[in-house]
Amino acid sequence: MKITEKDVLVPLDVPRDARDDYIQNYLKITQNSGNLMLFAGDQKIEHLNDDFCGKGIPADDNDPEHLFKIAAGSRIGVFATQLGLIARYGMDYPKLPYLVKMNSKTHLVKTEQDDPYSGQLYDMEQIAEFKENSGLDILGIGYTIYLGSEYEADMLTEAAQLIYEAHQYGLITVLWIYPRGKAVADEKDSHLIAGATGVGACLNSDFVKVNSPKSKDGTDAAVLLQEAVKAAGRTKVVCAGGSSAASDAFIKELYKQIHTGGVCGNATGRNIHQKSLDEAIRMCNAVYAITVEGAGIDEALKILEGK
Ligand SMILES: O=P(O)(O)OC[C@H]1O[C@](O)(COP(=O)(O)O)[C@@H](O)[C@@H]1O
Repeated sequence: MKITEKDVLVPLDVPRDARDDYIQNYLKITQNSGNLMLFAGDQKIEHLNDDFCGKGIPADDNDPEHLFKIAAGSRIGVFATQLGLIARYGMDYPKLPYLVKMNSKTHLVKTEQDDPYSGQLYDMEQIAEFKENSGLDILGIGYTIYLGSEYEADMLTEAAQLIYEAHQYGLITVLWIYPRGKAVADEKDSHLIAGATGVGACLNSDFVKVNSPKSKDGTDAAVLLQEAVKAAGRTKVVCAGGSSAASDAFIKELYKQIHTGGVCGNATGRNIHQKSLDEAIRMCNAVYAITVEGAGIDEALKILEGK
């Protein structure tokens, strides 16, 4: 699973003088594999403290630095979080590969009360400035779109503009696309998720992250994912992790998403950080082995067990 410079497809909105940066960022974020292992650390806004403190969650997780310690102790493609956390901890974690999450919202306003809108926190110039001033290895940006929300048009525009601008700097883009809002009957419908990945392609994102669809009429979710991968064309699809599951079941599902579904990676949060540091690092490394190194299930389970 090795790719080299000549395998990287550079989109045509990347200016000539940023092509090399784009290629290097792409190779780095995929660790020369073409596949993406994204460690999602944006949930302190997305889910407030519900994901970080409570039954079954180790006390360590309540400290934002837990996320950085995991990222620094494991093998990952990129660590995604908001600029604020990167600015506060980056000086102690200068070697991490970062992706800046450009918008975020909390889960306080429920869909029954209002359709979701996640507003942009920074503009691209500020990210470029931050990259320059901090000297950190910022490889890309991410943005969430709630497809079907009454605020969809605003998010589509913000995402389109950000992708165009990020590409001017040779940065890699990841769109989180979730169909959500009153108009959406079933956000995990496989056909709708394929619609979402197609939107990611039309917005020229390098990667689009979607929830895995739910299985339907006896067809496995991983098989249903194939429609979404095909619909995304040259935009690569990665799957969200979801709420914490048994570690071995999570690893087996991830393997199926990649090998049956055809996705090129994952963006995992809770299944990694809702663990003690040691366990979280083993989980990260197992996820990395499957995603980036082409490991089989047995090999990944051994890593998970610390063997
Ligand atoms: O693996 P996880 O914990 O689902 O995290 C993946 C992503 O999903 C999110 O939790 C958002 O998902 P939801 O809005 O469905 O809760 C993001 O915050 C995160 O980046």
